[in-house]
Amino acid sequence: MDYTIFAVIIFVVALLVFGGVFLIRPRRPEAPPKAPPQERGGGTGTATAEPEAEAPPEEAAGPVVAPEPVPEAPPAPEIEMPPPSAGRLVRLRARLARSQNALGKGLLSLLSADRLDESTWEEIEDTLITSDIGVTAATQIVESLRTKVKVLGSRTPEEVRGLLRAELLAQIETDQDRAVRTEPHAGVPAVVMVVGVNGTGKTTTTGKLARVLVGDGRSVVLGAADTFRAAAAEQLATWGSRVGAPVVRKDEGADPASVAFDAVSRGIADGVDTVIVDTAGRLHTKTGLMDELGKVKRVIEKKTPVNEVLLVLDATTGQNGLRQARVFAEVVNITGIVLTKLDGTAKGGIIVQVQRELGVPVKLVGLGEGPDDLAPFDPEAFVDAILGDADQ
Ligand SMILES: Nc1nc2c(ncn2[C@@H]2O[C@H](COP(=O)(O)OP(=O)(O)OP(=O)(O)O)[C@@H](O)[C@H]2O)c(=O)[nH]1
Repeated sequence: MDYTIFAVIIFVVALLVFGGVFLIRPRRPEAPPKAPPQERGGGTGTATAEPEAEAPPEEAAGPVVAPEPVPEAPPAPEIEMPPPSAGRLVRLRARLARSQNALGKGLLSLLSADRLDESTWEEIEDTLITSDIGVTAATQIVESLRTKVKVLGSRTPEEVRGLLRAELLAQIETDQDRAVRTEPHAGVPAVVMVVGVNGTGKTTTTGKLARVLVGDGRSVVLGAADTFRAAAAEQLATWGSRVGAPVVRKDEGADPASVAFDAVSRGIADGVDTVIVDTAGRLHTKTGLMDELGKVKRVIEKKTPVNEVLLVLDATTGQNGLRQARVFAEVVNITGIVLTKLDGTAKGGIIVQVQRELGVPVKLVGLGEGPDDLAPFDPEAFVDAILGDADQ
């Protein structure tokens, strides 16, 4: 009898233990799915624009609770594939034609007059000067045209167009090396510094240039060394994320040189082709600017040479833009000019004047606010856009 009671007690205890383990054991919420990896680049560390999503901490075991609904991982940004750079200026010709055609048409109609008297030549010179080509270039063009017209005698519209085309091309200089040096060398990325006064389109140009390079099959890291304005880094982060280019940035007010250094280090570590560094362009004092840009360049050069220093100029600012260009040319060794907003001005002649002043070629032109409205500068396509087609 005692044994029976004892066996019943053991059975009841076993039943309680079994029920406790299998029925009351709490369920753990599932970990959220991992975000898909970035297609290209993809960054780590505090300095990049793509913070990694942290996994939520696991909850401690406790009483039975309904699992929390698992939050959806944000969709990875879609990586765009911009069009290649080749032939962009030809594709964007309509933009140039819209802004520059009046200049071309005006000159062609003046030159086609039956009699080219003194006042007509003066008018031709004035039209050229109004296009910001500069007095020296305008005078040279008129002198040369006068001689050629005299030799030619009567002129057909094709001849007039041919003469003017040749003069404009001679002033723009077709034999300049306009290639932007973005090729990696000895396994190290090329470094491009983008300088210029804020508002000229500097940050936009940095973003657009990244797209040009990605469109041409290159890999890029961007450095947001314009730490003066937080929005500039934000703007660049957006440009970078669209084409999968990591953006190295720091807080507003951080040392621009340290951002540039980190960007170049990141570019080397990732083995990318090109690092593009956007800089701040406050013209507070020439010495301040010189100190800042000089330091950025020196610090980058502890790692690798700077291959290209692009000065961004707003084509609509005329003489003021030229003054800015002179200051920048004095503080840093500019290797190429980017002329932005050429779509919004009839003053395309500025190309000639700025090249003369700085002795540096225009390498890229901005022709609109669209992401792919930056084109390698092609003198022939430019002059043809100004003059319109021969049969027009
Ligand atoms: N129409 C036209 N607008 C342009 C062009 N390039 C830039 N812009 C516009 O110019 C404005 C200024 O561009 P940003 O890139 O912000 O200028 P920024 O020099 O970097 O100035 P901060 O950002 O203040 O440093 C923006 O609205 C651009 O869209 C261009 O080629 N054509």
